[in-house]
Amino acid sequence: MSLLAVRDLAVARGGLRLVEALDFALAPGQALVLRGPNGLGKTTLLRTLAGLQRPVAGEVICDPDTLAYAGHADGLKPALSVAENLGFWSAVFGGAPVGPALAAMNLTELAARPAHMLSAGQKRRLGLARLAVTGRAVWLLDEPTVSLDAASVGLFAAMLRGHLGQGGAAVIATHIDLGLPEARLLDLTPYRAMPGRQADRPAGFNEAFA
Ligand SMILES: Nc1ncnc2c1ncn2[C@@H]1O[C@H](COP(=O)(O)OP(=O)(O)OP(=O)(O)O)[C@@H](O)[C@H]1O
Repeated sequence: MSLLAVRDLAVARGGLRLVEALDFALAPGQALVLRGPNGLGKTTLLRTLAGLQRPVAGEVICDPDTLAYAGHADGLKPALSVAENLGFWSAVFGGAPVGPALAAMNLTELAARPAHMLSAGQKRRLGLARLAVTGRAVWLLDEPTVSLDAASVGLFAAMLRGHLGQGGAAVIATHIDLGLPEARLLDLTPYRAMPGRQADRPAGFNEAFA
């Protein structure tokens, strides 16, 4: 059983096809780290997986109600406190308690602070803590560690590992090593939409997720 699969997927931005011929499937407990140079199409792929834009070819196979997308914007409500922000998202997604999410990203002491008074890294920690109250199985994460210090990267990696341990899955675009040896790497470079590159694509990648 896979939580998320793509079949012969191609994605485009601004009318330009970026990445094509992608096939993978993620079972419970699996994480896929997307790699590739700036501008290759990692964000575009994540947006397509999240249903924010349509594929130009192929298909994304998943239950949309299992997806949680965390893009570059933290999506915080600036006038609400840290705890109120999490409470808001918990109410939207089904009422998970906010305490564990606060603790997971070391936000307990900041619970009463309005979001507009947080530092960039604290805002990012709150944006990531939000994932923990969604109850969603598949996390789609675009550069989740931007602005995080080393300790916070460690907290996030631990939260992610816990999510995978509970049968979740994740697709993560990141340029840094999250210290998750169980995550599979997918370098999108060979999948760049370009005539003549298909023969260079690694054989057998899909089998890693069979
Ligand atoms: N709104 C837009 N309209 C048109 N083209 C865009 C738009 N946003 C991004 N692009 C282009 O689409 C291409 C893919 O961008 P994308 O953000 O998916 O790349 P990325 O691999 O995530 O890059 P990075 O590592 O820098 O985050 C880039 O060439 C970018 O310039």
